[in-house]
Amino acid sequence: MSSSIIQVERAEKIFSGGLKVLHGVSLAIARGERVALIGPNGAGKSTLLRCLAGLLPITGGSIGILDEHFSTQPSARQRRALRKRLGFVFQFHGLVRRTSALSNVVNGYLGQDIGWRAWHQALAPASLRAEALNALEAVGLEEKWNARADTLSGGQSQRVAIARAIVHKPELLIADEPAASLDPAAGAEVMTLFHRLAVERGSTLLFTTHDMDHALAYSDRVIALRQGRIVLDASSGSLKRCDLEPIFHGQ
Ligand SMILES: Nc1ncnc2c1ncn2[C@@H]1O[C@H](COP(=O)(O)OP(=O)(O)OP(=O)(O)O)[C@@H](O)[C@H]1O
Repeated sequence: MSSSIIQVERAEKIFSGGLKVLHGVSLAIARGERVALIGPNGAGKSTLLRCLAGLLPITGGSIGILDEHFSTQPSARQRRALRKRLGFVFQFHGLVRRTSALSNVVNGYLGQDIGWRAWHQALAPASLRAEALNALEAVGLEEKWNARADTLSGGQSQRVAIARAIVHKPELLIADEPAASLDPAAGAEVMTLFHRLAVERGSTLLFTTHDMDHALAYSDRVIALRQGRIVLDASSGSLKRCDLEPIFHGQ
Protein backbone atom coordinates (compact mmCIF):
# COMPACT_ATOMS: atom_id res chain seq x y z
CA MET A 1 0.00 0.00 0.00
CA SER A 2 1.29 3.46 -0.87
CA SER A 3 2.16 5.89 1.93
CA SER A 4 0.69 8.70 -0.17
CA ILE A 5 -2.70 9.96 0.85
CA ILE A 6 -3.06 11.71 -2.54
CA GLN A 7 -1.58 10.56 -5.83
CA VAL A 8 -2.39 12.42 -9.00
CA GLU A 9 -1.10 11.04 -12.30
CA ARG A 10 -1.17 13.30 -15.38
CA ALA A 11 -4.57 14.73 -14.47
CA GLU A 12 -6.27 16.75 -17.18
CA LYS A 13 -9.41 18.80 -16.96
CA ILE A 14 -11.20 20.22 -19.97
CA PHE A 15 -14.47 22.01 -19.17
CA SER A 16 -17.45 21.41 -21.43
CA GLY A 17 -16.87 24.70 -23.27
CA GLY A 18 -13.44 23.36 -24.30
CA LEU A 19 -11.28 25.30 -21.81
CA LYS A 20 -8.35 23.14 -20.68
CA VAL A 21 -7.55 24.01 -17.09
CA LEU A 22 -5.33 21.13 -15.90
CA HIS A 23 -2.53 20.05 -18.23
CA GLY A 24 -1.20 16.72 -17.00
CA VAL A 25 -0.76 17.48 -13.31
CA SER A 26 1.13 14.82 -11.33
CA LEU A 27 1.80 15.00 -7.61
CA ALA A 28 1.91 12.87 -4.49
CA ILE A 29 1.17 14.01 -0.96
CA ALA A 30 2.27 11.89 1.98
CA ARG A 31 0.17 11.28 5.08
CA GLY A 32 0.65 14.04 7.63
CA GLU A 33 2.02 16.59 5.16
CA ARG A 34 0.64 20.12 5.18
CA VAL A 35 0.67 21.54 1.70
CA ALA A 36 -0.13 25.02 0.37
CA LEU A 37 -1.31 25.13 -3.23
CA ILE A 38 -0.66 28.56 -4.74
CA GLY A 39 -0.84 30.28 -8.10
CA PRO A 40 -2.39 33.27 -9.84
CA ASN A 41 -6.11 33.65 -10.52
CA GLY A 42 -7.35 31.04 -12.95
CA ALA A 43 -4.33 28.74 -12.51
CA GLY A 44 -6.61 25.79 -11.77
CA LYS A 45 -6.18 25.47 -7.99
CA SER A 46 -9.88 25.20 -7.10
CA THR A 47 -10.47 22.93 -10.07
CA LEU A 48 -7.74 20.58 -8.88
CA LEU A 49 -9.14 20.48 -5.32
CA ARG A 50 -12.65 19.81 -6.65
CA CYS A 51 -11.39 17.03 -8.90
CA LEU A 52 -9.54 15.48 -5.95
CA ALA A 53 -12.67 15.53 -3.81
CA GLY A 54 -14.70 14.04 -6.67
CA LEU A 55 -16.83 17.15 -7.04
CA LEU A 56 -15.73 17.55 -10.68
CA PRO A 57 -14.72 14.82 -13.16
CA ILE A 58 -11.23 14.80 -14.63
CA THR A 59 -11.01 14.28 -18.38
CA GLY A 60 -7.64 12.51 -18.41
CA GLY A 61 -5.16 10.82 -16.08
CA SER A 62 -6.04 9.37 -12.71
CA ILE A 63 -6.48 10.25 -9.05
CA GLY A 64 -5.77 8.21 -5.96
CA ILE A 65 -7.07 9.67 -2.72
CA LEU A 66 -7.52 7.97 0.66
CA ASP A 67 -7.04 4.54 -0.96
CA GLU A 68 -9.71 5.18 -3.61
CA HIS A 69 -8.56 5.29 -7.23
CA PHE A 70 -10.53 6.66 -10.15
CA SER A 71 -9.96 7.99 -13.64
CA THR A 72 -12.97 10.25 -14.12
CA GLN A 73 -15.00 10.57 -10.94
CA PRO A 74 -15.41 8.40 -7.86
CA SER A 75 -18.19 5.82 -7.99
CA ALA A 76 -21.09 6.16 -5.54
CA ARG A 77 -19.38 3.67 -3.24
CA GLN A 78 -16.08 5.55 -3.43
CA ARG A 79 -17.86 8.84 -2.80
CA ARG A 80 -19.39 7.45 0.39
CA ALA A 81 -15.99 6.13 1.48
CA LEU A 82 -14.36 9.51 0.80
CA ARG A 83 -16.99 11.46 2.71
CA LYS A 84 -16.14 9.47 5.82
CA ARG A 85 -12.45 10.28 5.64
CA LEU A 86 -12.28 13.73 4.07
CA GLY A 87 -13.14 17.20 5.38
CA PHE A 88 -13.62 20.07 2.91
CA VAL A 89 -13.76 23.80 3.71
CA PHE A 90 -14.70 26.39 1.08
CA GLN A 91 -13.84 30.08 0.85
CA PHE A 92 -17.44 30.99 1.58
CA HIS A 93 -18.31 28.88 4.57
CA GLY A 94 -21.68 27.72 3.16
CA LEU A 95 -23.43 27.46 6.53
CA VAL A 96 -27.18 26.95 6.77
CA ARG A 97 -28.00 30.50 7.84
CA ARG A 98 -31.22 29.94 9.77
CA THR A 99 -30.03 27.10 12.01
CA SER A 100 -27.69 27.10 14.98
CA ALA A 101 -23.93 26.79 14.97
CA LEU A 102 -24.33 23.35 16.56
CA SER A 103 -26.75 22.11 13.90
CA ASN A 104 -24.33 23.28 11.23
CA VAL A 105 -21.56 21.27 12.85
CA VAL A 106 -23.83 18.21 13.15
CA ASN A 107 -24.40 18.57 9.38
CA GLY A 108 -20.76 17.47 9.08
CA TYR A 109 -22.07 13.95 9.69
CA LEU A 110 -24.19 14.05 6.53
CA GLY A 111 -22.83 11.32 4.31
CA GLN A 112 -21.86 9.26 7.34
CA ASP A 113 -23.93 6.32 8.47
CA ILE A 114 -26.33 8.31 10.66
CA GLY A 115 -28.22 9.66 7.61
CA TRP A 116 -31.12 12.07 8.15
CA ARG A 117 -30.37 12.48 11.85
CA ALA A 118 -27.45 14.70 10.80
CA TRP A 119 -29.90 17.34 9.55
CA HIS A 120 -30.39 19.01 12.92
CA GLN A 121 -28.67 18.82 16.30
CA ALA A 122 -31.96 17.93 18.03
CA LEU A 123 -32.26 14.81 15.83
CA ALA A 124 -28.66 13.67 16.31
CA PRO A 125 -27.77 10.92 18.79
CA ALA A 126 -26.44 12.36 22.06
CA SER A 127 -22.93 11.01 21.46
CA LEU A 128 -22.65 12.82 18.12
CA ARG A 129 -24.11 16.01 19.57
CA ALA A 130 -21.39 15.82 22.22
CA GLU A 131 -18.74 15.34 19.51
CA ALA A 132 -20.14 18.37 17.68
CA LEU A 133 -19.88 20.43 20.87
CA ASN A 134 -16.28 19.23 21.22
CA ALA A 135 -15.58 20.40 17.68
CA LEU A 136 -17.09 23.81 18.50
CA GLU A 137 -14.91 23.93 21.60
CA ALA A 138 -11.85 23.08 19.48
CA VAL A 139 -12.53 26.18 17.36
CA GLY A 140 -13.25 28.30 20.45
CA LEU A 141 -16.96 28.74 19.84
CA GLU A 142 -18.64 26.44 22.34
CA GLU A 143 -20.49 29.39 23.89
CA LYS A 144 -22.09 30.16 20.53
CA TRP A 145 -23.53 26.67 20.05
CA ASN A 146 -27.11 27.94 20.01
CA ALA A 147 -26.48 31.11 17.99
CA ARG A 148 -28.08 31.22 14.56
CA ALA A 149 -25.43 31.03 11.86
CA ASP A 150 -26.55 34.32 10.31
CA THR A 151 -25.76 36.19 13.54
CA LEU A 152 -22.07 35.15 13.48
CA SER A 153 -19.20 37.24 12.13
CA GLY A 154 -17.29 36.08 9.04
CA GLY A 155 -14.44 34.71 11.15
CA GLN A 156 -16.81 32.93 13.52
CA SER A 157 -18.72 31.47 10.57
CA GLN A 158 -15.53 30.14 9.04
CA ARG A 159 -14.61 28.59 12.40
CA VAL A 160 -18.00 26.84 12.47
CA ALA A 161 -17.29 25.61 8.94
CA ILE A 162 -13.98 24.22 10.17
CA ALA A 163 -15.73 22.53 13.11
CA ARG A 164 -18.19 21.02 10.61
CA ALA A 165 -15.29 19.76 8.48
CA ILE A 166 -13.42 18.16 11.39
CA VAL A 167 -16.31 16.75 13.44
CA HIS A 168 -16.01 13.29 11.88
CA LYS A 169 -12.22 13.34 12.46
CA PRO A 170 -11.13 13.22 8.82
CA GLU A 171 -7.65 12.03 7.93
CA LEU A 172 -7.44 14.60 5.15
CA LEU A 173 -8.54 18.24 5.27
CA ILE A 174 -8.88 20.14 2.02
CA ALA A 175 -9.55 23.87 2.18
CA ASP A 176 -10.12 26.18 -0.76
CA GLU A 177 -9.00 29.68 0.29
CA PRO A 178 -10.37 29.35 3.82
CA ALA A 179 -9.17 32.83 4.81
CA ALA A 180 -9.86 34.75 1.61
CA SER A 181 -13.23 36.18 2.61
CA LEU A 182 -11.92 37.42 5.99
CA ASP A 183 -10.08 40.51 7.16
CA PRO A 184 -6.33 39.96 7.76
CA ALA A 185 -6.63 39.40 11.53
CA ALA A 186 -9.54 36.96 11.26
CA GLY A 187 -7.85 35.26 8.30
CA ALA A 188 -4.64 34.68 10.27
CA GLU A 189 -6.69 33.41 13.21
CA VAL A 190 -8.55 30.92 11.03
CA MET A 191 -5.34 29.68 9.40
CA THR A 192 -3.60 29.32 12.78
CA LEU A 193 -6.55 27.32 14.04
CA PHE A 194 -6.65 25.16 10.94
CA HIS A 195 -2.98 24.39 11.13
CA ARG A 196 -3.11 23.68 14.87
CA LEU A 197 -6.02 21.27 14.48
CA ALA A 198 -4.28 19.46 11.63
CA VAL A 199 -1.09 19.11 13.67
CA GLU A 200 -2.89 18.00 16.84
CA ARG A 201 -4.96 15.43 14.99
CA GLY A 202 -2.19 14.31 12.66
CA SER A 203 -4.40 15.11 9.64
CA THR A 204 -3.02 15.83 6.23
CA LEU A 205 -3.81 19.39 5.16
CA LEU A 206 -4.06 20.72 1.60
CA PHE A 207 -5.12 24.35 1.23
CA THR A 208 -5.08 27.05 -1.42
CA THR A 209 -4.20 30.63 -0.64
CA HIS A 210 -3.33 33.93 -2.29
CA ASP A 211 -1.46 35.03 0.82
CA MET A 212 2.26 34.36 0.55
CA ASP A 213 2.76 34.62 4.31
CA HIS A 214 0.02 32.07 4.91
CA ALA A 215 1.50 29.76 2.28
CA LEU A 216 4.86 29.81 4.03
CA ALA A 217 3.69 29.88 7.65
CA TYR A 218 1.03 27.18 7.63
CA SER A 219 2.54 24.53 5.38
CA ASP A 220 5.62 22.38 5.21
CA ARG A 221 5.48 22.21 1.43
CA VAL A 222 4.38 24.63 -1.27
CA ILE A 223 3.14 23.55 -4.70
CA ALA A 224 2.52 26.23 -7.31
CA LEU A 225 0.31 25.94 -10.36
CA ARG A 226 0.41 28.24 -13.35
CA GLN A 227 -1.93 27.76 -16.30
CA GLY A 228 -2.72 24.27 -15.11
CA ARG A 229 0.87 23.08 -14.73
CA ILE A 230 3.02 22.63 -11.64
CA VAL A 231 5.81 25.19 -11.74
CA LEU A 232 7.19 24.81 -8.21
CA ASP A 233 7.17 22.08 -5.58
CA ALA A 234 9.45 22.76 -2.62
CA SER A 235 9.63 22.59 1.17
CA SER A 236 8.36 25.77 2.81
CA GLY A 237 11.53 26.02 4.88
CA SER A 238 13.60 26.38 1.71
CA LEU A 239 11.46 29.21 0.33
CA LYS A 240 11.27 32.94 0.91
CA ARG A 241 8.56 35.43 0.10
CA CYS A 242 10.59 36.64 -2.89
CA ASP A 243 10.54 33.12 -4.37
CA LEU A 244 6.75 33.13 -4.35
CA GLU A 245 6.05 36.69 -5.45
CA PRO A 246 6.59 36.09 -9.19
CA ILE A 247 4.28 33.08 -9.03
CA PHE A 248 1.52 35.02 -7.32
CA HIS A 249 1.88 37.70 -9.95
CA GLY A 250 1.71 35.14 -12.75
CA GLN A 251 5.27 35.82 -13.99
N1 LIG B 1 -17.44 25.10 -14.12
C1 LIG B 1 -16.61 25.73 -14.95
N2 LIG B 1 -16.85 25.78 -16.27
C2 LIG B 1 -16.00 26.38 -17.14
N3 LIG B 1 -14.84 26.98 -16.75
C3 LIG B 1 -14.55 26.97 -15.44
C4 LIG B 1 -15.41 26.34 -14.46
N4 LIG B 1 -14.84 26.46 -13.24
C5 LIG B 1 -13.68 27.14 -13.43
N5 LIG B 1 -13.52 27.44 -14.74
C6 LIG B 1 -12.38 28.16 -15.33
O1 LIG B 1 -11.23 27.39 -15.08
C7 LIG B 1 -10.10 28.24 -14.86
C8 LIG B 1 -9.46 27.86 -13.55
O2 LIG B 1 -10.35 28.21 -12.50
P1 LIG B 1 -10.02 27.86 -10.98
O3 LIG B 1 -11.16 28.39 -10.18
O4 LIG B 1 -9.66 26.43 -10.85
O5 LIG B 1 -8.70 28.73 -10.76
P2 LIG B 1 -8.02 29.16 -9.40
O6 LIG B 1 -6.57 28.93 -9.59
O7 LIG B 1 -8.67 28.51 -8.25
O8 LIG B 1 -8.33 30.70 -9.43
P3 LIG B 1 -8.65 31.74 -8.23
O9 LIG B 1 -7.35 31.95 -7.55
O10 LIG B 1 -9.11 32.96 -8.97
O11 LIG B 1 -9.70 31.14 -7.36
C9 LIG B 1 -10.65 29.65 -14.90
O12 LIG B 1 -10.39 30.18 -16.19
C10 LIG B 1 -12.11 29.50 -14.67
O13 LIG B 1 -12.85 30.52 -15.29
